[in-house]
Amino acid sequence: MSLPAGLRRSPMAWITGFMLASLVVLAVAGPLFCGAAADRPDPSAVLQGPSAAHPVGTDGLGRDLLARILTAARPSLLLALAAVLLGATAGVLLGACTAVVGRRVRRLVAGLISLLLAFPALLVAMFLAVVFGAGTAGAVAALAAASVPGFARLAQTLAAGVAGTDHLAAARVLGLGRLRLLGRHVLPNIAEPLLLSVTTAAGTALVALSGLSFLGLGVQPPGYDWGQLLSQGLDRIYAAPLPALAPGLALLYAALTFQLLGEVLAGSAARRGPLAHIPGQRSASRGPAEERSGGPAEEGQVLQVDGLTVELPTPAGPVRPVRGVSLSLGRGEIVGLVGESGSGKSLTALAVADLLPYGARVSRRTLRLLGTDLGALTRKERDRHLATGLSMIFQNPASALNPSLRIGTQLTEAVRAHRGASRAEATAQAAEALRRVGLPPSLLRSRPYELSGGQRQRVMIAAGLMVRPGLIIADEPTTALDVTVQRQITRLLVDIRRDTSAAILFISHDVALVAEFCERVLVMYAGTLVEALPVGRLAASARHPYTRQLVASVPDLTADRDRPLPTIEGAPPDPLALPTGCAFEARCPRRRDRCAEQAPPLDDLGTGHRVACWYPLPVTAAPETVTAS
Ligand SMILES: Nc1ncnc2c1ncn2[C@@H]1O[C@H](COP(=O)(O)OP(=O)(O)OP(=O)(O)O)[C@@H](O)[C@H]1O
Repeated sequence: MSLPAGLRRSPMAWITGFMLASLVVLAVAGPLFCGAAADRPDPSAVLQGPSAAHPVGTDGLGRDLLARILTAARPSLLLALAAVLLGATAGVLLGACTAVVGRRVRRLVAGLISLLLAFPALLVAMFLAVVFGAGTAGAVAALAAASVPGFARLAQTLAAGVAGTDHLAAARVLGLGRLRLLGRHVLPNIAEPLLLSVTTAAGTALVALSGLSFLGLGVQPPGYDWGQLLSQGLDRIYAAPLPALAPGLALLYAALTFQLLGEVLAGSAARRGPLAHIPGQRSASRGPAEERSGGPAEEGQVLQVDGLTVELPTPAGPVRPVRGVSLSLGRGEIVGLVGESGSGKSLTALAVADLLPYGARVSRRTLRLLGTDLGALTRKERDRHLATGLSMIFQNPASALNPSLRIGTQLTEAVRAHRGASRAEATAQAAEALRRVGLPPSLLRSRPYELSGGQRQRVMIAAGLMVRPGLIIADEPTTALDVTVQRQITRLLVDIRRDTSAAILFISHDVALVAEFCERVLVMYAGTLVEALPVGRLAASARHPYTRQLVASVPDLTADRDRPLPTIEGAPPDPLALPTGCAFEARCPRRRDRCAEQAPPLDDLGTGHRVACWYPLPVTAAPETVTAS
């Protein structure tokens, strides 16, 4: 393993490396070469000062103090490391688990950590050392326990950054258990800052442990460490300062080494950039409150949603960004869900996938996936059904993939968890999934940062295919990609639909893209569906004024560039103050009194066309085409 170039060029890194190596050599060789001299009493040389035979002097039994200081390096360092590792393990697990547990447990753990942090760590360590009883084991346990809250708070803060990422949400969609989420998706992404913190904490633990020995609470005779030697030397510091100074200097040297090591590693990490790119996108966690009910199952329907409403708490009061949405997708259908930003498209998808943020309240008359009423299932059954029946593809593949795991691991973990597939079977399946999305199997060994944006999105699609889902929800999957790659990805989705008969709900604000490859279009406005129509009718026969204006705002290659592109005047209504009538009324050129008084129902116009408008537009005579930018 070669050192990063930045480290090779840093004099501080070389000095720290030398100091660390000298400590390791001392801990290994000290007891081997000096152990015998350290324990050999010499009644003729009791309490001597420094001399050629004994450079640091001797103790009350005539034992050579230099030999004892060198021999004490091993227990001093090992005990400090043991204390810090024990404390860090317990603290990190406690803090990091908050990213994968439910809201109540998370609050409880956070409260507990805050409470424990209110007590100074050193006082806690001394108190516990007395409680556990003077001795090596008690001192190590006391120090470890006292360091738990500090590590827990650090891990909790770091894990909160991972909790909102798409890759954790994607892993939840795959139905991975909490332990697996913790081990694979949370801990690897917070490991680096934790490691730095453990390194510096080792220096502090060394000093604290020596302090306990100094006070007679740590290592007990005949055992000894630097703290105890310091304590013995202090008794005669005025007569002979070196026996007290020497173990003190050894302590200082070791503590400084750990501190410098932490600094050097932190500097190297800062030069490299963060290991984990944690963009903190949506907070997607299981557990919204919900009202359950189930409508009748319809033959051949992959997804049936009726009357879906999502309510979210905000500081200004609850908002309902999704209000009574009803939609269905049949086997092998590709349906586009369009609307301006904030119209509720993503929340509709997240409600279906059971990935709404905590505090969200969901109600619906029907929510069936592959014929199964999700409301009738237990939490565990529902997780499993969603994990194997539904795949989500998120907008930003860079954040939806775990940056610390190889592509192969990310592709295989869901099938290994759910289908009990062996590693070899899962790898073969992952290679096949990559081939299907047009990527070479050699990418299994790559990490996300080695791939282009388009390749990452293909990997996300391959990950979705691994569980052979009946429904794929793609939430703006091409928004972060350039136009050419967008087309490749949409073509790929069409091929997947052809090969697997999966239904695809394609969420986008790009009406032109949706018009190109979807069969039906659902138009959302201010949390409601305002129109649902076959894609062929979009250009000429959309009846809702909002849909017409959306279509008109699509740039056309043949459009006159001297004239400004039509835009939809005004802004969507404030979610906290929704009008009683039609939500589009304030922006609608065709509004009349009735529109402000009553919200229009979604009327069925026949042949798959529904519209929610009191005064729908007439069908225009000449069909136009919707052209992409
Ligand atoms: N956790 C939340 N708490 C409160 N309001 C929220 C929350 N998440 C989303 N919203 C609001 O709900 C509305 C719908 O959001 P949603 O993300 O579903 O819109 P969208 O149509 O998908 O928009 P975009 O195309 O920009 O993603 C928006 O007004 C948004 O601000």
